[in-house]
Amino acid sequence: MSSNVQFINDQWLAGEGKTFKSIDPARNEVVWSGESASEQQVDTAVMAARAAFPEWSHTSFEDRLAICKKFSELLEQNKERLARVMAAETGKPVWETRTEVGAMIGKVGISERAYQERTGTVENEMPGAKAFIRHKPHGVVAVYGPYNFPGHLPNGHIVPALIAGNTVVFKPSELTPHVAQVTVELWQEAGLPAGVLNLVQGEVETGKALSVHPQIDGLYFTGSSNTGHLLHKQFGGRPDKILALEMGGNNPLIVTNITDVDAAVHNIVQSAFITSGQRCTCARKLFIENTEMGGKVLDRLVEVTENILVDDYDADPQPFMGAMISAKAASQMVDAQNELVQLGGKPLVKLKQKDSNLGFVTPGIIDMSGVEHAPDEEYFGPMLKVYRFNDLDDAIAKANDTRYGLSAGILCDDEATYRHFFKHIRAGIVNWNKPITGASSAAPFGGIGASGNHRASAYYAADYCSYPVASVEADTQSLPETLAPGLKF
Ligand SMILES: NC(=O)c1ccc[n+]([C@@H]2O[C@H](COP(=O)([O-])OP(=O)(O)OC[C@H]3O[C@@H](n4cnc5c(N)ncnc54)[C@H](O)[C@@H]3O)[C@@H](O)[C@H]2O)c1
Ligand SMILES: O=CCC[C@H](NC(=O)CCC(=O)O)C(=O)O
Repeated sequence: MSSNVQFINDQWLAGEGKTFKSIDPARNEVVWSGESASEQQVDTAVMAARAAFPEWSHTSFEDRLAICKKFSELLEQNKERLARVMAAETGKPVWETRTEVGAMIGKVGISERAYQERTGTVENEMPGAKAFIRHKPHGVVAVYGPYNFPGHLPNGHIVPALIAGNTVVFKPSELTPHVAQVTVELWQEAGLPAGVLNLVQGEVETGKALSVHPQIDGLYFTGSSNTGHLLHKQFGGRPDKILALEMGGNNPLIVTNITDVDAAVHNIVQSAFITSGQRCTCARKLFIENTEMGGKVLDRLVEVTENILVDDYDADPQPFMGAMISAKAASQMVDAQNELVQLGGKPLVKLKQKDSNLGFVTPGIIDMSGVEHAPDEEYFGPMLKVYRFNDLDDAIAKANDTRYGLSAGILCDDEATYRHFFKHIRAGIVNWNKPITGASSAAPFGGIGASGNHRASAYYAADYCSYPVASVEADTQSLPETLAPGLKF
């Protein structure tokens, strides 16, 4: 593998900072190694994006879009290769990384529609003039990505940013540099002009160097609530810079009054354990009614969870869950479970790390009913906290008792109960009888509270990729028929 891992002004360069590595968490093997970008290289990347901005922003929308479409064709041609790079770097099964590449491909068409619909041009007649609403790109934007969707989520910022005419400096997660490198190689092949998209690889220091750079006009971040809050503080007092934060959640799912137990259990499993629980939308708190039906759901959930296949990303048959991102992340989940047990939680299915050198954990369920003061934390892995309840309004109040507000759902047979839930729950994604993961790119995606800063992504990413300009235009000037009092002509 080449040591040229930074992409700055159309050139692949070796980093000038310290070495970092990416590890296959299913095998404990190094899959990528490189040097991080120095502060000087981050500066060069930002200045390259700055220099490229005037021409790129004045390139026609059709020409910018054509390059994005070429990128999506290249993704299609390289789908299997990229899916396998993703699997080796994240531990996610290849069936799942193939869907991630699919989402990256779909993003271009969706972003094209969103750009036209949400930030297109509007023309209105007015006496002696026309009123226009148009949009302009911000300039140079920094894009930060998380490790759990190393392709799809940064892509959800990069594609709409480029379509709108911004230039980009991309800082991927230090845990998934290989995916970033392959993705940017495809952008280069698609024909992006020099400086329009730059890649700076590295750990937190690289992220800091980029976020404090005076020449960025905006920062689009997907990652942990902790980092998002630090960035928000850092951007305090800077109304001139646009900041979009997509962060974590401590997401509730309620089960009440259902007849199809297996269908409910399937929705719970898809909500809690997909991607080994490493989705921001994953259900973390399950509220189950204290009834015979509730007991049946819980028993069946325990049975199905105990039989979930956890295995290598390329195992045949394919597992439902692969390894977590790292052995460290897996052992942190074991620690989190121990902490909840200390507080009084009772494991119904114990989460176990199979090998301390690898990222594999089996999914866990812990009964937290009656436990007061459990931390309002996002444990980013396959562990589901269960709360039995007697009163639905009480369950909804507990579901809302979080500083986050990303996703929420209810499984129930009658619509009135759902409507009641919808009215009272506070979250950016609210689902009924469907998993609370698997959000659509064709809808806005974002949360409230500690989950975001009211700049939803996915379909609404177009909104933070440009600013509106209102114009009143007339091709000639004329005196008004009636003059304002006190004026003489
Ligand atoms: N709401 C969403 O759309 C969404 C989607 C996916 C993941 N997430 C969340 O992301 C988290 C998992 O991702 P992660 O662990 O990679 O997130 P993270 O916050 O650790 O890292 C995200 C990016 O920020 C950089 N970074 C870290 N500290 C920084 C600092 N002080 N200054 C500047 N940059 C810094 C990292 O290098 C990385 O590129 C989970 O909390 C999950 O819920 C949210
Ligand atoms: O881990 C967080 C994202 C999870 C994922 N959400 C999306 O894919 C949103 C759609 C988009 O950004 O295009 C999910 O809900 O599973």
